[in-house]
Order: sequence, then structure tokens, then C-alpha cells
Amino acid sequence: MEDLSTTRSTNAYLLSTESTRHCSTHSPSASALYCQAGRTGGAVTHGYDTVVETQGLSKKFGDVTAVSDVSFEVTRGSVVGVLGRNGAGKSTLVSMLVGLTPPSSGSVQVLGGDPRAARSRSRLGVVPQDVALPGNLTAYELGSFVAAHFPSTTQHYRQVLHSWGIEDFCSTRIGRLSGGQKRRVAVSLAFVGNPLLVVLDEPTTGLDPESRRAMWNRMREEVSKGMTVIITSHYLEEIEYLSDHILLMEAGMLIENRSISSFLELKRQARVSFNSSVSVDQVHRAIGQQAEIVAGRHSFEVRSQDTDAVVRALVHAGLDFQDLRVTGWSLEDVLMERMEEQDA
Ligand SMILES: Nc1ncnc2c1ncn2[C@@H]1O[C@H](COP(=O)(O)OP(=O)(O)OP(=O)(O)O)[C@@H](O)[C@H]1O
Repeated sequence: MEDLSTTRSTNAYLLSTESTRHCSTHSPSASALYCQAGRTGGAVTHGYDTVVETQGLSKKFGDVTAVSDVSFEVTRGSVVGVLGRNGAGKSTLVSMLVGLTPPSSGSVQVLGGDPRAARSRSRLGVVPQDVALPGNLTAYELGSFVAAHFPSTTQHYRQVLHSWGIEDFCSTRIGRLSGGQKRRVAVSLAFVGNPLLVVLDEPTTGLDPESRRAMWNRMREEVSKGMTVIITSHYLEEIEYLSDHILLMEAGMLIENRSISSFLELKRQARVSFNSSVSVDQVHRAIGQQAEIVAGRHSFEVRSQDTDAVVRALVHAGLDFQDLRVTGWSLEDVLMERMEEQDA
């Protein structure tokens, strides 16, 4: 691979950037991130059905086992959400997937090869949790630099950056941008090389709600064109909106690997909520003594697998109620319950 640090004058700026926490793993400099594709790598073919495959992947930092014996596959065109508590091992896992952290044991294949190989990296876009972009360059300058080192750029880098809605600050030095603006630049740059796989570690942290929504919609456009995405986030709404599959990490281990729909089906009950001044006993008499009821002062929530039957029973009993709502469980509800099971 071409040694960028010696061949490009702009790289002097990039290499002078400050790396922060966990610099060897999660906070690479921009050059390490965006420019390892190398011009000698050549285009990777589109012929992979399995875009990522890990076998017994583990990472130890001294006595700490950050990732323990993790095996999974990611198929082409899927969006995989990586979830878990703080310290569960998500960032370490994705850092190994993109070749920034070497595993202690086990293997990882990305786009049919070692993620550290130029051939794999040439179709890989990465947004780590902490990325130190050089403060004295603009997004345009960085975009130009990144585009020059990826063989498969089909659109002009300016068009790619604009498509992410950052045109208003593409000419401003990164050091003068707000935290959210910097994050948006970092995400946009990951798409400049026309990647087949994008790995995003908490991409929307620090973004205002409007920018977050805009980013989700833009990502969905990319996914609809067949891009594969792996994303970590603590915003469960984001994972629910974007992902079709989840990997749930706990203490370094992979404890769930399933589609979002099958994960949500773990909790088969739905909820009937309403306001009423009747007593809990009256509600029990209407819908059965065994019913699971959470009662507030004048509010009730009935949990049931057959919410239609609950509503029919309430009406049939002639109870006076207002604001009746029937709601399913959110990803957050199911996740919380799964974590409580894990703790038990
Ligand atoms: N470079 C490092 N040196 C030592 N320990 C590390 C290093 N990187 C991560 N760890 C440890 O590995 C464990 C997993 O950390 P990791 O950052 O992967 O978790 P995470 O799930 O991404 O957490 P968060 O949601 O807070 O970002 C933690 O106990 C962390 O302290």
C-alpha cells in the first residue's frame, strides 16, 4: 500500500491531528481512517452475499475481556444494529471489524478478506465513535483527499457531501464547526469512497433532532440502493428505524443475534391503556382476575396477548373510560426486559 504519510503533503495536516481517548482503537486520525484503501487495492467485486463474517472473535485489554468469542455473519444489503450497555464491547467489536483493532483471537472477514487489507478497505466506509478530523482543513479539502484514495468513487466528492446536507459549512475550517457539524462531516466523508459496507459507531450522537432525522432518511436512501450498514447507537428509536437485524452485546458476549421483528415478538403482549375513575376491582371483574393490570390514580394499563378481547370486555362491562389506546412494545421495552433477564 502506498505510504500516504510521505507521498501527500496534505497528509502532514492529517497526521498532526490530535487523537484522543483509546487512540489505538477508537480514535484514529483521519488519515488512518479514510485513506487506508490505497490506490493499489483495486475495486472489490460486488459478488459477496456474506459481507462480514466473524468466528470466535475476542479482544482482551490486559485483564479486561472487551469482546468474548463472538461469531456472526452479516448478509449483503442488511442493516445491523449493535446494541448493549456502556462498556458492553460494541466499539471494540466494530473497531475489529474495520481493522483498526487487531483481535486477540478468532477471525474476521470483511468483503471476503482481512479488514486490514487494502482490497477490503477500498469498499469500506467507517465512522468511529471519536474521530479527530484536522481542524485546519475544510470538509471540501478532506473530501478531495479521501476521494483521491478510493478507486470506486462514482460521484464527485462535492456532490456526496452536499447530499448529506452539509453544503453550508463545507468551506469552513473543521476547527470552527460545532460538535454536531463535525459529526455530520465525519459521517458524510465515510460515503465519499462509494463503499459497499459502512460501519458507523454512534453516528448521530450530538446531533439535533432535525439533523438526526435527516441523516436517518439519507441513510435509508443508501440502504435502498443495496448498501450494507453496521451501526451502533444508544438511540433505540434510531436502531428500530434503520435496522432489520440486531446484535445485542452484554459484557463482551453476543447474547442476541436476530431480526428486529423476531426480537420484538419475544414480547407477545400488547398494552391497552385508558383513563377511568373506576376501581381496579371493577376492571378486574370486567376482564378477568388473572389479567395483568398496572393502575395509576385514574389511569390503567392492561397487558395482554389479546388486546381486542380486553377492549371488548371493557365495553361489554359498560365501564366508563376515556383516551383508550392500544400499543405494542417498543424495542426499548423488549430490550430492557431482556437485560433484566440477563441480570437475574
Ligand atoms: N484501549 C483500551 N484499553 C483498555 N480497555 C479498553 C480499551 N478499549 C476498551 N476498553 C474496555 O473494554 C470494554 C468495552 O469497551 P467498549 O468501548 O468496546 O464498550 P462500548 O459497548 O462501546 O461502550 P459505550 O456504549 O460506552 O461506547 C470496557 O470495559 C472498556 O473499558
